[in-house]
Order: sequence, then structure tokens, then C-alpha cells
Amino acid sequence: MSIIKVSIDKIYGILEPVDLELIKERVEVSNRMLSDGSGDGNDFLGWVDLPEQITPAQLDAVNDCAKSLASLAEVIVVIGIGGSYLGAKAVLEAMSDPFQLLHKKQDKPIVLFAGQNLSEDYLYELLAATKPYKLAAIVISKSGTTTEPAVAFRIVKEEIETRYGKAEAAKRIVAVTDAKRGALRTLATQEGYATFVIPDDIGGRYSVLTPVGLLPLAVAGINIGELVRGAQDMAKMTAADVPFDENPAVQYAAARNALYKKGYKIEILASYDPRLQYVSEWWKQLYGESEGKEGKGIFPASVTLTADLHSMGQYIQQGERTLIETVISVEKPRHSLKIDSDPDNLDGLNYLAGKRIGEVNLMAEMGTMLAHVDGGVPNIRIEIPELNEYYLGALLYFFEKSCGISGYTLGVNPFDQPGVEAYKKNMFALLGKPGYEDEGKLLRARL
Ligand SMILES: O=P(O)(O)OC[C@H]1O[C@H](O)[C@H](O)[C@@H](O)[C@@H]1O
Repeated sequence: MSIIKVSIDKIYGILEPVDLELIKERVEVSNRMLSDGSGDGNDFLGWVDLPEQITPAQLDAVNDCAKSLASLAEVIVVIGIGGSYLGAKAVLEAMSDPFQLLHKKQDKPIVLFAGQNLSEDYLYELLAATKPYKLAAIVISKSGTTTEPAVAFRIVKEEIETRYGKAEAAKRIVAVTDAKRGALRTLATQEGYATFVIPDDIGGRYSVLTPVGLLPLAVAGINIGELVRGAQDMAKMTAADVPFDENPAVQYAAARNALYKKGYKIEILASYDPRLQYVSEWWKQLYGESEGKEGKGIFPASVTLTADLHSMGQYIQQGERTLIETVISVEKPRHSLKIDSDPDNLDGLNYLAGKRIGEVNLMAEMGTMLAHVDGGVPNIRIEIPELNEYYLGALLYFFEKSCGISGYTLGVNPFDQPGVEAYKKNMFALLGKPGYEDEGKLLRARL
């Protein structure tokens, strides 16, 4: 059995088996386009075979750098946005104890993120809170020119240099960027920072298994070897020659594209563990930037359950019927916690006595799935055995593969994001960046 199981039986009733049959061949062709490089954007396919190409020496280099940063700092600020942020954040949250900061003993450096917003207060408070701690930074930008991380890095760099001096700062800052291009590459060379390269043929949202994701995760004590091993196994299980019934990536791509054709235009990724919230955020960038173009594409949304059943649940059950619900279901909790019997039973919960919280969560998941299906929301279920590095690596690669397949099936280039430039142009013009003077005048007149 595959390490990830995709169940699509709960789309029937809304779709006929024939709807899926009609799309099967197309998704398999799309999968072959990824492996033979015959589709649009084929200069960005480096991620497809990346897992098997990662060598033990590369992992050692990342782990060694992580160790040296960790030996210098109690807090490491990871600066990046989009694909240079979400993969590391997703795995870190999924692997972490949400209450780690309350533990008296911190045996790993605390990893904080910056550069993923332009909030003045966020950055101010980050600087203030980290004052008592030994500090280091990892700055990540493929293009090396993205405004948000560049602004955050200027501020954090200044803080580190003021505290430790320029020479020591150069030991506490590591840059992950393009091999040659971009302001960050120039800056890193000039300042003498250690660097890791983001390969040219891997776009930001497909870069979690490059040093973009691996370095911050290694610093946080995550076993990146296991993460890569999971992805390696998933690459084999989703290869173009694996038949449809055994290949979770084509099954998922087929189900969502068949539903899209029938007018299901919003896909909600749901999970029943808040530690998966950022896996959903990572997934939203992956699918949103890959498919949302040329007036097409499923809108990726997410909910964390059961919390959102008490807010978004009403809409999902009875709102406009254009929703697909895709659930990431984790079979085994990391810990065991049982509900005890209470002699007074004032809360009426004795019927749950002896059950683990996980069993209650699973019944909530099953009950919700059937209720939503009955309400007209087709359900796709993605099961993983547990939340560890190996299965997370497999899950991330599964989503990447399925996303490439989905994009080609939809008829778009899943590896560009031309629409993202529009806001940047306006922001530069409004901020008075040289070269944008005329646009600036026009925009200001409209405000
Ligand atoms: O890594 P960077 O070049 O800084 O890019 C960070 C992010 O910025 C963008 O504008 C893109 O839409 C994303 O795809 C990218 O991941």
C-alpha cells in the first residue's frame, strides 16, 4: 500500500464514475509531461527528480551549517516570504509541540520567522522580544529582490551587526539565494556570508526540499534526512509509469479536475490537527499560484477542524454548492490521552469514558465527512499514518506532484506566476521607487 492513501469514493453521487474515466487519460498524460519535460514551464521541473538527487553530502552540509548557527544563537530569525517561507513553517509547525515556548528548558534554538509581512509592529516586537537572546539569521530569497524579506533583513542585519560587529555578524548570517543573480547574492558575497544555492530550475513554491526548507528545519532540530526519504519514496509511488489505481497523485488530480469541470470551483483543505494549519498555507500557495491564471483554476481555501465547524461549518454545510472538501487525515496521534469517567457526570460525558481524545476526533471527522457529503460537498480524503518527518516529506512531494499534474490537466503553465507582479508595480510606484514616477502619479490620483 502507498504511504499516502487517497480516497475519492465520496465524490460519487455528485460525479458519475464516467466523469472520472473521462479525465483519467488526461492526468496520466500530464504526469508524463512532468517526467519527459514536454509541457509549458519545463525549465522549472528541477523539483520532480530532486528527492533522489539529494546526496548525503548535501544533507551533511546543511546539517553542519545548522549546527554551527545553533551553537551561536538561542534565537534564529528565518527571513523569507511565499515559497521562501511556507515550506519550512509548515513542517516546523507540524513537527513541533505548540507549547514548546512554555517549557523551562529549550534544548534547540527557537526559530522565528520574519519578512513574510510588512507589519511595523510585528518586526518591532520581534526585535524587542529577542533582545535578551543570542541571535542569528537565515535570509532566504530566490530572486534576491523581494521587498518584504529585503526590508526585514535590513533591520535584522543591522541589529546583529550592532550587537556583534560586522565580522562576527558574518558568521551569524546565512543566505539562501540564486547562484548568481539578485541583490541578496551580491550582498552575501560582499559581506562574506555562508550561502546555499536555490537551483535555477526550481520555483519558490516547489523549493521546500532545497536548502530553502531544509536549512531552517535542520536548525530547529528536524530530521531532514527522513523528510527527504519520505519524498524519495513518494516520487517513486507517483511516477508516470505507476498505474492510476496505485498512484495517489494522479487520483487526487483527476478527482479535483473532474469536479472543477462540473462547477466545483473552491477546494477547502481541512485538517483535524491545528499543527497542520501551515501545511494548508503552503498548499494554498502551491495550488493558488500554480493554477490560478488565465481566468481559470480552483480557489484553494482551508479550515482547521473541529474549530472551524463552529464558524465556517454553517457555510460548508448549506452555502453555495461549489465547494470541494479535501481532508488530510492523520491516523495516529503522537501521544495518548484518555477521557476518564466522572462519578457525578454533570457534563454528561460519561458515554465517552475510556475513549482516547483521538477517537473522539476521528468520529468528528467521520461524522463531518458524511454530513458534508449529504449537504452536497464532495469529499476527498488523504490519509497519512502519523505526523513525522518521513510522512510529511511524502505528503509535501505528493502535493507538488499532483499540483503539476493538475495544472497541465487544467491547461495552464503550473510553474509561472505573472499575476503577482501587478501589486508589486503599484507598491513600488506609490513608494516612489526610481523608474516608477509616471505610474506613481497616475495611481496617487486614484486614491
Ligand atoms: O524567494 P523570493 O524570490 O523572495 O520569492 C518569494 C515569493 O515571492 C513572490 O512574489 C512569488 O509570487 C512567490 O512565488 C515567491 O515564492
